[in-house]
Amino acid sequence: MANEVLKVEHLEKYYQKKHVLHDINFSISKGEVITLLGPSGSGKSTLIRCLNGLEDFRNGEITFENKKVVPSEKNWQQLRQKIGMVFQSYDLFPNLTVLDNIMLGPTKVQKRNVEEVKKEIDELLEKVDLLDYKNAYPRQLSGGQKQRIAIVRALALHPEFMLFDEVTASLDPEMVRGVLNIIQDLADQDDMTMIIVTHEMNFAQQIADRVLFLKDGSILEDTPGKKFFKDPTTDQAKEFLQSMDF
Ligand SMILES: Nc1ncnc2c1ncn2[C@@H]1O[C@H](COP(=O)(O)OP(=O)(O)OP(=O)(O)O)[C@@H](O)[C@H]1O
Repeated sequence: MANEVLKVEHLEKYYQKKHVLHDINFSISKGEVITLLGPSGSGKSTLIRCLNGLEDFRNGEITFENKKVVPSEKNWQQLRQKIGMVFQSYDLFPNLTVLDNIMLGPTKVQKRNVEEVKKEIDELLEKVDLLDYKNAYPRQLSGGQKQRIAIVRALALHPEFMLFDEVTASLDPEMVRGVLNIIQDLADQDDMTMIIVTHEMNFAQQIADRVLFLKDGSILEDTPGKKFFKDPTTDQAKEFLQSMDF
């Protein structure tokens, strides 16, 4: 595939004896946006966590920029910095200001120049409309604001690839749109390569170049976004969309 960023081949994942991912195969090319959809417990989070090395896996191979992902290896830890991940829980450090939360990775881990990083963070905060909150503490922010900060924190590390795992699931409805707009901008303006797990079907339809539909740990569909939402191939995907009132 042209400009292939990530490739997954014959991936199998077990938690002890429980077999949760079955023969997963797909690849994603630069600038492509995949939404990973499926019922609760189908293995979406587990797959995302395998991709950035948070979970070890038993069989199969994941390659990122033509290098093999081996979670326990030191080389992989460096490579991992190129993959940004944002979760449902924001995991900001409560005792650090917004700025210090974001600064930590670029300055302490990547050892970049402090002044340069600060300037860049100002620009990112401006983009997500939170520059005024630079010196605030996480407890002073709403859920939606915290999640926008978590996205900025991931972007400040200059990732080449972003993973989003249900980032709006714990937000009040009025906060959801602001967070989704930032992800949409990343797709439209920055041409970011992304895999997004979401229960927001309208958003998924709007942003997905491709949909991977997962059920019981297997990919049942790998379908262009337009087709998936209009005319899914499998009955399981049809049922899933109905269950989501779509
Ligand atoms: N740490 C763990 N130990 C054992 N089993 C686990 C663990 N994490 C997840 N599982 C199991 O693996 C399966 C897949 O879970 P996963 O969280 O990946 O699904 P999901 O599709 O992301 O679900 P949801 O939409 O509810 O978040 C489920 O059966 C779950 O119970």
